[in-house]
Amino acid sequence: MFRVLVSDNLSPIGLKLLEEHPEIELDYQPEIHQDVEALKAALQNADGVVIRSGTKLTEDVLTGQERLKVIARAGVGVDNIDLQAATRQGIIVSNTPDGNTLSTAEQTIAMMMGLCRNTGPASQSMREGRWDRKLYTGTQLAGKTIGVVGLGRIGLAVAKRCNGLEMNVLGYDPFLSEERADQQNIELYRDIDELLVKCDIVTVHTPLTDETRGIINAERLAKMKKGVRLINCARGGIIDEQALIEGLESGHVGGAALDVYVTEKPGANDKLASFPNVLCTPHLGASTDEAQEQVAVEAADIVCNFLTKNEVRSAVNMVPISGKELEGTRAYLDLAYRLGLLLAQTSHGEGIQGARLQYRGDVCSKPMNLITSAFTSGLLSAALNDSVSIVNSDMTAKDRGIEITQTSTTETGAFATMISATLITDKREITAAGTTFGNNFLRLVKLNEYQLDAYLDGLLLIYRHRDVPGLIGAIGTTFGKHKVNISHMALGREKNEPGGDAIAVLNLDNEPTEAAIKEVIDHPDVHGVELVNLPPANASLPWLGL
Ligand SMILES: NC(=O)c1ccc[n+]([C@@H]2O[C@H](COP(=O)([O-])OP(=O)(O)OC[C@H]3O[C@@H](n4cnc5c(N)ncnc54)[C@H](O)[C@@H]3O)[C@@H](O)[C@H]2O)c1
Ligand SMILES: O=C(O)[C@H](O)COP(=O)(O)O
Repeated sequence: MFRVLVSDNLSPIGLKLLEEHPEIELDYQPEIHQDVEALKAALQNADGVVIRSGTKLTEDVLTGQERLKVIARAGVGVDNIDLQAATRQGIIVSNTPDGNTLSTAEQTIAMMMGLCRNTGPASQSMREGRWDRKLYTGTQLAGKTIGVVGLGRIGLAVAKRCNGLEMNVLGYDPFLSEERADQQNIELYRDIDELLVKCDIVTVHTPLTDETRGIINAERLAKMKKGVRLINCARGGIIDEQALIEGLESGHVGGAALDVYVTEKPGANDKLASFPNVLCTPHLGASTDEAQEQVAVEAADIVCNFLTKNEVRSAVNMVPISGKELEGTRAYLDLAYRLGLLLAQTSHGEGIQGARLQYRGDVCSKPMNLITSAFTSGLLSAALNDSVSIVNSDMTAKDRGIEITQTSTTETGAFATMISATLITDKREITAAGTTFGNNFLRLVKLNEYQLDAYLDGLLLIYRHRDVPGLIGAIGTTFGKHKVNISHMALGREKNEPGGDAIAVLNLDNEPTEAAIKEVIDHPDVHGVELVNLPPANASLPWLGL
């Protein structure tokens, strides 16, 4: 018998599936996530666990869980699970991404309508015996402009409903193609600031990543229309809560509807909830019978089928490849992943349309489709964070209208093996090529038209410059002054002669301050300065479990 812990509230239909399965023993403890030590102990006796957002599967909770083999998240967000810790433990993590899309989109629309028609306070006034019609005059939605930040499953469903309400729908998502946006009647912006100034209402539907945390901040709020209304039914922190409070206090922000918060526990959001023009709900986006039934059935199926049939579904951290084949391909997977990360970071939120990969030489004997998936997961992970893995990256790109193609030739060029990737954005093409030396050493050998030999790990400062005497010394002096150590430097010249355009790639031991970068940017012979953050050399590949 396999034992399955359910550590959050789960719809009875999902519990029934687990209970009635002949090979499963159900351990239903919906409150256990509130006591970390009890949760750890219960997991010691579980082969699988079904969770919702209440259960935090941190590194501390997962480390040493020898029996646990599968985690099923009945819902979308896996930000409450330490995926690296799970992968390290060899635990498969799956989610049920589609089950609550419509309910969360409907919650967003309900919140928008409630906010614009003062439904909450007006209802409360009648409960208190008042009849005050004038105080609760609202705002009509038809004809208003809404900005949807993040056009994935929920963002697109919200946009569709807003079109139905005769609103003007603007959207921002670097990972959606113009064509897909057109089909959905969304006016797509590639610059979030250009979108925000036009909106009466802004709703966010991105995951919480380093890039989206505080994407709506004080500076951006200040530039929005006076009276703008904000909605967050995605993740707490995407709208900076302190900036929002200040905007509400000054009256610049006309109101907010919030379902999610940085801290989700009783009393933690009293300040926000105290504003009369703020509508708050306690993370109810997915809380409908329909959504809960769907995610519960899917999560129960995932756990049962994995434990009893070895079937893997909707995994976010699992790769379909044998251990032996994987080991022989590791360096190429790592190289492609890093090229994807590098290109994503040098494209600065431009609309990504696709990429072309070319494989040359020895790499052609390896599973190139998988290596392409590794590239794609690097490319998308800048926006989608931990939810994208080598398993789901191809489908994720396709869903967003991003076309990744690959060609190969066994002929060798300057190197015995090479992967070249060209990113196509709505503004330009950017090419990066890399090779492997030995089994583990990864090198960037081409960046656009420049040939070079740079390390592909850690913090990279890349800049173009005029190839003139004294420049390297000047940059070295700048970083020396700001106490930034340069561990390696590679140069490439457009034509192999002095005086022309050149590129430099510096590996830095520590992050330069803004002042140090500004000094580099301000140097008259330097242009196009970029900071790229890559994993350390030989870092584990979290999405491979290596
Ligand atoms: N309130 C709730 O109960 C509830 C329920 C379900 C989902 N959610 C949350 O809603 C959010 C969206 O879920 P989904 O299923 O639509 O996810 P999704 O992965 O389908 O869509 C997310 C979209 O955000 C885009 N994105 C990423 N970074 C961006 C950036 N910097 N700027 C603009 N766009 C960016 C991605 O390209 C993607 O299209 C997630 O945070 C999820 O956890 C909340
Ligand atoms: O990520 C999700 O699916 C939502 O935040 C819903 O979370 P819940 O299932 O815990 O309500």
